[in-house]
Order: sequence, then structure tokens, then C-alpha cells
Amino acid sequence: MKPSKSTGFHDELPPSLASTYVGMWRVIYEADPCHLSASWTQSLQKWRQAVLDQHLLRLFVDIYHLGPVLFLFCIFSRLVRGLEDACTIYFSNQVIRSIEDGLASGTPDTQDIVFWLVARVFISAALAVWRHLTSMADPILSTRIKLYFEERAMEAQVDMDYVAVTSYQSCDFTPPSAWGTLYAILEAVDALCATGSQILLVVSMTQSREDGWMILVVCIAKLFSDAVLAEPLQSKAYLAQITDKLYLRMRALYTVAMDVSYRKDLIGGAFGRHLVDEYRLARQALGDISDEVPYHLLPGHSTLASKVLTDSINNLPVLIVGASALLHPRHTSLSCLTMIEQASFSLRHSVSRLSYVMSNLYRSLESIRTIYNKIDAHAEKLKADAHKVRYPAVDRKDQRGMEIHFRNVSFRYPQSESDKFALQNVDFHIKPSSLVVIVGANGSGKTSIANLLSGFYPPTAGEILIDGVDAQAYRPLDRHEATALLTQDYNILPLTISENIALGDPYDIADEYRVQEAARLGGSADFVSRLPKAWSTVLHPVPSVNPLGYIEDGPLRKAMDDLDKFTDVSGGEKQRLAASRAFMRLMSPKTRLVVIDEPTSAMDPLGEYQLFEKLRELQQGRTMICVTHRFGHLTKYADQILCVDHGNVVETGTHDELLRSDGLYAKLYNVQADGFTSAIHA
Ligand SMILES: Nc1ncnc2c1ncn2[C@@H]1O[C@H](COP(=O)(O)OP(=O)(O)OP(=O)(O)O)[C@@H](O)[C@H]1O
Repeated sequence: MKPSKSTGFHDELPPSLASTYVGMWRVIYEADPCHLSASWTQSLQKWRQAVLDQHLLRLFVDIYHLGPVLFLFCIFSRLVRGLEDACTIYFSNQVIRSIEDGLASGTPDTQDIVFWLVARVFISAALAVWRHLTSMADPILSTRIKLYFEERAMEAQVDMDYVAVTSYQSCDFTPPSAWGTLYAILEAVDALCATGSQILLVVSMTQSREDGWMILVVCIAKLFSDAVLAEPLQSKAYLAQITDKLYLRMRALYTVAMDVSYRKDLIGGAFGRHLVDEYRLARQALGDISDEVPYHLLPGHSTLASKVLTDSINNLPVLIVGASALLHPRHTSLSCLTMIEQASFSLRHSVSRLSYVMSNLYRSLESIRTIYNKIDAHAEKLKADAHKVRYPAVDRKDQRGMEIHFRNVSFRYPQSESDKFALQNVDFHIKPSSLVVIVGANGSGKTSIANLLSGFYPPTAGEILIDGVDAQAYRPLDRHEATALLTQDYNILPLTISENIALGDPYDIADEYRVQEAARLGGSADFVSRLPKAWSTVLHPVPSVNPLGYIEDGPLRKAMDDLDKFTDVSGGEKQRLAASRAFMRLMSPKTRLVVIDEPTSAMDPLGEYQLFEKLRELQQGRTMICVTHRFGHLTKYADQILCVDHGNVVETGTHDELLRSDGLYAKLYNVQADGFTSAIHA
């Protein structure tokens, strides 16, 4: 198979990485100068770390409290399971030995044979019962652990800041890995026990033979050299990059043709046939390079000769016993031969399983470290938040609206790859209870101001004062509770419509009257009451059907499609639901700031007008800040308009003041107003 060479991709890798080409792929992996298997050494380091950090101990204590009997049973079951192969081999061979002895002496010992036969059958049955009990206990304990850690994960996640939760590091909190870690440890116990018991078996069998030590050394040394020294590429983590440009192009052509999200472009552009023709040309040019996943193509480090040699060496124990039988036929025992054959085979299997289990274990240890680090970070955050200033301050309790002061605020998105600041040296003051409108061109920084006002991000430089105190000094939860948000960036939650609205004020979630009132104000009450399940409708349910295996067309496929069916509503109706949730919050006595950012893009003009009118009616002394592109409803009532350009507030004033000053605001306003007047005159 000819390897596909890189064409224009970054070939240079840091010295710690190496790469190889297989089929379509360039495989990149960590170059390890160490002779010992990297996975084993890494695993040992992680073990040490886990023991030192006490994460393992904490995991065991937590799991023990979830089910002491179940937990102990699971550990004990693995010990027993580890003995299973050695027991089976031992009892089988006792049967063969007693038969062989009988054949050799000419008078079979019936009692002895029956005893070992019964013992063999009994032990098989007992092990089967044990396996059955284990298979019943495991799912119970695993579900308890997963759900318990899911709850801890939720606890930690819901209190996190927006920046922390959207940062890359927070994404690796995977609660199922707690069970995964315990499972990996249980597997390691099982594999260790199996390996130990089988080594003991081989030792006991070889003890009585002169060549016993030789058999033992061959059995064990070979196994451990395989497990510890061999470093097949398959056991490493690696990146596989498609380097063949032709093949990448074919993937792109195929995706455009097959993915329904491109269907309108494809049909509208009438370029479907062109895609197929291009694909065909590329396929012909590609030749016979395999696109099998690299795992199957990786050769590891062994050649064909070394593979043949390795497999031949595996037969050494039996070869030694066979040679000894030829040299000393009188002292030869067939039961011993079969037992050594079986035991060495089983030992080989156990050691390779142990190697696999240990190499995976360090990943599990890493994941519990992540879990407990997150749990600890959460506890620290709660402690730190508890010392922050409460909002509103006691002396501002009677004030209905938030007072906001931006002082020389600059802001760059933390996840931004460029050095560009979204806002630079922004200064403005918003009086309590005022209605403020932010206008400006696309990308000028309006939403960024709304994001800072909502407390999603801290400023990169400068200060935001809320009621005269640095916004960062307040308890984040108090600040969020005091803010009602209505933006274009909303989600319909996978809960009932009623809950979707009620969550606008979680403290008053059971007040059905308020939910209906919020729905009326947000303009969603009419369409919700027309839905078959009305307020209990779940618009975006979490998937409940999990197809296992390939489901062909037929009754099962139909049942699957029916079970997965859900009600959907229009974009404008979803916006009305989002608005209803915001009204629910707006009605809360805690709300002191309303931030509105272009929430009506999918609404009809009447819906938009009514929404803004109701917002103004319900403002009732709260500070209201509205980002908009449309001049009209709100700008003429605004106490203050902030006109933003290139990340800076360039003009402030009322509608009339800004029109008089004939600056950017007047220009933006006139462009819109001209559109209407020229349409009327035309
Ligand atoms: N999440 C983000 N990460 C990085 N940069 C961002 C992010 N969101 C916005 N920006 C950048 O910040 C600048 C200001 O964007 P912002 O969304 O505040 O403008 P806007 O005035 O609200 O625009 P629009 O009217 O199009 O909504 C832009 O240059 C934008 O590319």
C-alpha cells in the first residue's frame, strides 16, 4: 500500500512529536524515548498523583456512602472473578490427572474421579451464579454513581461564571467517568488477581519437575517482556490527519451533496450533477490508497518476521515439556502437558489484559482528578462569593433602578483569537430608572456593552460601577437576579412551555397566574393555548429514543420516528416565549435592570411594537437598556441614547439633541427615515 504523502500541510512538528504515514492518513503521536511502555509509566505517575491528592480515597469514600454493601460486593466479586480461570484449570486438570492415573495403573479410582468431576461441575455452577450476581450489582452501583456525580457536576457547573463555563478547561467534567474510574480499578483488581493466581498455578505445577524453573521463566519472562517493553502504536493516543487533498475535496463534495443543510443551495444553484462529476474525477485520480481508519492500518513496530517469532516463542513452554517427554518418556504426564499448555495460554491472556487495563487506568485517574478539582473549585467559589457584597446594598433598597457607570472600560473577548478589543476606553453614566437606547453599526460594540451590563464578562480594563460600587465586588447571583435579559441569543429549554416561562423567576415558579400573565405580556399566550398539550408542551425535548443497532425501514423505524416526533413553532413564536420569560423576571420585585438586545428580529412589526410598549409600561422605575438597529419605538422615548462606533461611545444625548448635533446618530437615523419618506413620495 503506497503511503499518501503530505501536500501542503504543516509537516513540521515539535521534537516531542513524531509522525508516520498510513493510507490516507498522517498519524501524529508523542515520541517517547523511554524503553518502558509510556502507558505503564504514565499510569504509575497518575496512580502516585491520585494517591497523593487523595482523590482516589475521596472517590472510594463517596462511593462507599452511596451503597456500602454494593461497593464491597463489587470489589469482592472482582477478586473471585480473578480466581475463576485458575480454579477452572485446576479442577479440569485434577479430573484429567485422576483419569490418567487410573489408565496408567489399570485400576481407575472411581471415587477420586467422581469427586473431581463433581467438584469441577460445582465450581463452574458456583462461578456462573457469582457472575450473575455481579452482573446484577454492577448496573445498580454504576447508575447510583453516575447520577450522584451528575448532581455534583450540576452543582459545580450552575454556579460557574459564564467565562469559566465557556472556557475550554471546563468542558472535561464528565460525571460518568467516576463509574469509569471505579470500573477500571475493579478490572485492574480482577486482572491482577487473575495474573497472580495463574502465576501461582504455573509455579505449583512446575515445582515437581526438574525443568520446572525453565518452564516458569519462559512463561513469565516472555509475557512481561511483551506487556511492558512492547509499544505498539495502537495503544497510544494519536492524531490522524487526512493529508490527501484530493480525498479531502471528495469528502467536501460528498458532504455538500448529502447533507440536507446544503439542500437549498444545491437545488437553487442547480450544481448537483457538477458535484457528482467532480467526485468521479477525483475518485479516478485517487487510485487505491486506503481510507480505512488508521487503527487498522498501523503496523506498530513489529515486522512480519518478528510477529512469527513472537508467536513461536509463545509455544516454548509446551515445546520444553514435549522435548522432556521425548527424553524421559516414563516420567511424562499428559495431564501436566495439558495443564501447562492451558495455564501458560491463560496467563498470557491475563497479562495482556492487565497491560491493557493498566494503560487505560491512568486516563480514568486523570478524570477523577478533574472531577474533584472542579468540586473543590466550586467549594472555593462559594466561599469567595459568600464574602462578596450583597446587591442591592442596604442604603439603596428603596431605589427601583440600577445606577451604572462605565469608567474607561475596555473589553476583549477572552476566547477571541485576535488582539482586537470589542470596546475601548468607554465612558458613560446611566441614571437609575432611565430608559437608555444603544445604537450603532454592525460590529460597533453594542452587544458587547450589553454583555458587560448583564455580568457575563468582566471588563478587561477599567471599571463598571453599579450603584457606586465596583460590579465585581457584588455577589454574582444577586446581580443576575436583579437583571432581566431579553436578547436574540436565547434558547428554548427542553422543559414544558410553562416552566420555560416560569424560570424567568424561579422563586415564584408555582404561581400559575403570573406565568399566564407573563405569557400574555410576551405575546405567547394565544399560540400556546392552541397547542394540543398547551402549557405542558415540551418544544425541544431531550432525545428519549436511543436506537441500538441499525434500524431498517419497517415498523421499528416507524415507531422510532413516531416516538421522536415533537411539536415545533415558528421563530417569531419562540421569540415571544423568550419575551414571556423576560416578563416573568421583569415582574419580580428583585429586578432593577432590564437589558434588551435585538430580541425581535423574527417578530412581525405589530408584535414588536406591542412588545416594546409593554416593556415601557412595566419599566416602573427600573433601569432599562435596549440595543436596537431600529429607530422609532424606543429612541423617541429614550432618556439617553448611546451611539456606538468602532468600540467606543461617540455620542450621547436624547433623540432631539443628537439629531440637532447632526453627527453619526443623525446620519443613521436619516438613512432609515429617508427610506420611509422616499417610499411614501414614490
Ligand atoms: N464572542 C466573541 N468572541 C470574539 N469576538 C467577538 C465576540 N462577539 C463579538 N465579537 C467582536 O466584537 C466586536 C463587537 O461586536 P458586537 O457583537 O458587540 O457588535 P454589535 O454592535 O452588537 O454588532 P451587531 O449589530 O452586528 O449585533 C466585533 O468586532 C465582533 O467581531
